[in-house]
Amino acid sequence: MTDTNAPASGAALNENGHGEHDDAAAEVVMPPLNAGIDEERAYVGALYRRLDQLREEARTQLAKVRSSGAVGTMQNMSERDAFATMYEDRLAQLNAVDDRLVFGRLDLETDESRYIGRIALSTESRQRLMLDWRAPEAGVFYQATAFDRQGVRRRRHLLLKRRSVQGIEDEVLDPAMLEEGTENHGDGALLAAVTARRTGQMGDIVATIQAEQDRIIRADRSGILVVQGGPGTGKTAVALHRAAYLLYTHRERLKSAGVLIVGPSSTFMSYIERVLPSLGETGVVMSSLADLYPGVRGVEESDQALAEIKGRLDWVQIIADAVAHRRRTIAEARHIVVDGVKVKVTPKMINRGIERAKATGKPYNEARATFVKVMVKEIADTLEDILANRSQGNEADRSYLVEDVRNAAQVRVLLNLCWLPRTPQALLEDLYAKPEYLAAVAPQLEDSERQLLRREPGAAFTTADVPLLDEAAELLGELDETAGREEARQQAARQKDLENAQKAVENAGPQLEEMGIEGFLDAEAVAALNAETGHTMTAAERAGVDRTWTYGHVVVDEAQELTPMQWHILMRRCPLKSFTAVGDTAQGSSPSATTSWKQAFAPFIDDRLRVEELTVNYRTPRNIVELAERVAEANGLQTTQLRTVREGDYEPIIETHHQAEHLVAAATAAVAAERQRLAEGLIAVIAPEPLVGSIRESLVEVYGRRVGQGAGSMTQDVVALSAAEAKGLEFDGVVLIEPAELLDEAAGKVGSLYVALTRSTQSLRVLAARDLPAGF
Ligand SMILES: Nc1ncnc2c1ncn2[C@@H]1O[C@H](COP(=O)(O)OP(=O)(O)OP(=O)(O)O)[C@@H](O)[C@H]1O
Repeated sequence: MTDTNAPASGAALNENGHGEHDDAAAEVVMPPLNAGIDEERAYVGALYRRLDQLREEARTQLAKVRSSGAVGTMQNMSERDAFATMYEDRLAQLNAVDDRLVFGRLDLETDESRYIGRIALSTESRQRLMLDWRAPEAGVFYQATAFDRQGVRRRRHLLLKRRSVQGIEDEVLDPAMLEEGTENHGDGALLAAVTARRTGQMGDIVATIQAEQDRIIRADRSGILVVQGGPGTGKTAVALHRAAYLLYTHRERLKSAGVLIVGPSSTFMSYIERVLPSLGETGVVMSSLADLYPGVRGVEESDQALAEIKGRLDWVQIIADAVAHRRRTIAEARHIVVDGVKVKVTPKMINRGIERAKATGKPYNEARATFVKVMVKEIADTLEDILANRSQGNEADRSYLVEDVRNAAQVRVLLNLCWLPRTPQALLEDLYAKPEYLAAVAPQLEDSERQLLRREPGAAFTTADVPLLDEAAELLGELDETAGREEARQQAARQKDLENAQKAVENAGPQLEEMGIEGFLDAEAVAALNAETGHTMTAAERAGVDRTWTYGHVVVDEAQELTPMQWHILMRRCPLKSFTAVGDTAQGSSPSATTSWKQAFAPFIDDRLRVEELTVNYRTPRNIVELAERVAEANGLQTTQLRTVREGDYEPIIETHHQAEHLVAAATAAVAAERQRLAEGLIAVIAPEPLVGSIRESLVEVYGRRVGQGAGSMTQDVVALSAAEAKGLEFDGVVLIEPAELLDEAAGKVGSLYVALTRSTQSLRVLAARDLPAGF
């Protein structure tokens, strides 16, 4: 990369905008109102110098802390670790904001000028160099208009490529300035941003946030805020920028409690994972719905009817009854043998034990410890009486007696019969595998529904099982009060390390291969290396592996898809009920998708719901949006008509009369045609579920490793996916296969087809063998 930054205030800058560090302490002169690009470059150079200096300082501090040695008291060591983590975080933040550090300048009626960037910067002598975009004084950068100037004379966009200023663009709000002729016109920062080629990973929109979006981003933290908006209106972008805003504004509270971001799938999570780091925020927990229960990764529920049944709030009662059902007394007295002596245990004794344990109010497994203690004591008392009678006054050693009772096989069998220790997994497997157990605790379900739930133990848990496991875990508690949670935490942390390492290895793979190095890295080795460095877990990392963690704020994307049970467990993760839920009631594609936000939240809150709407589609050009809306409406779906920011350079192409058996080959040919039409960019084939695999194989034959596979594959050139997988994502070009089939897959609900039709930022090609659905 080259940089054309000129020196600032006489300070020497090298090619990359780096300068001598002591210069950064000097007073920096702010460019005048009529500054041109060279003066702006000089100022931007000074900003980067300051950033470099801060980075150097953080690095030095970190090295100092690390070299202070691993000796000292436990407290010293944990303080040292805490400092090290703090400097690591700071360094990570300063590194993350390097790309396009600054993007705006405001010139105010007060003659003051403010630079707006990713973080706040000041000189050592506290001269303010740049405002954080989230600071209250930066708000007018996004809010001011010609009609409502809010004290702004001019808004200037600085267009950077990495560190280099490529251009400047002015929006003059003060008519007097227009007369002075101080304008720099261009294509418009927004238009440039929305037209840019997609990288397969979502980028931030911090330089071009629009006023209607900004109001939502900066809205109050309390209560549940729903952002309703059609496809491409920036809901995901707004949700993520809001998380960054809240972390900045409520730093203390949210840094320790953390923010949780939940999305529909792991592909989607990798699509959005870079946005917050690019805004300098690393301390959030991101999780797909399948991963919300630590230690289990839910597989997709293949039957949507089953997902709907498992999503009902009835399960709160069913699981509670299922847990209670595992606790039972005996019908009549039993004789058990301890040390060769027969002891009579009555139902009354068992009932007393159960009641005493229940009175502790502890979860099932933890209360069981009390039950066992009470029962062992009662049985030991009885045994003691028998022995005392037999030996006529010679007392047995009480402590030996208690141990003997505790270890007696028949005692264990009896106590387990009455109160069996259970894991959430075992409880749920039992419910699915034992029809009489399910029938006893789930009379709310129809016979046919219970039949559908039937499955053998050992099958993989699905995403729809995740809330049920969570509910069971809440009621059952830990098997072993202390060890269980820590062990699960460590196992989940190891798993996370391994996944991160796997991703790093995958990302590095193609580059290493190009360099002729292959097979050098394996994920296990990288994960082990990470573990050895003894990195202290941040609050966010700890939160991510602890099911019982409660967050300060929760952001939910594609919120229309969540089942009542999924909301139920998310509410538990944020007792303050501070939520941002973004979604579109028209894009629901599962049977449990909501069509009314009020209804979706009614079981959890009274009337504290705020709904904000977004109305401009920034993704899809007008010609494609019109087609999508026509198809949606012709199939009975009410959509709000969206405004678009672009007309579209490519007309949608619709190819009918393909032969069903040739659709795979036709899809591959269509990708070639689209690649030619667009010259560059990411092309997605969105196809009915059964065709995705063979289309992918056929594409691999032609494009090899350039075809993406699964989560994290979006940075490739070509991907093949189902409509469900495409949710929330976007591509430069979309090849849509057999729309009638997509309609059938969703039992006639047009939501999925509508989603698929609105994924493109440039071009759309539709291939069909069957008749096209209405509206095409
Ligand atoms: N203010 C903006 N400036 C630049 N780009 C924007 C802006 N707002 C949104 N975009 C871009 O528009 C595209 C769509 O945004 P996003 O994915 O957040 O929309 P969405 O409402 O979540 O869509 P969907 O519901 O269809 O998944 C993204 O590429 C995003 O970066």
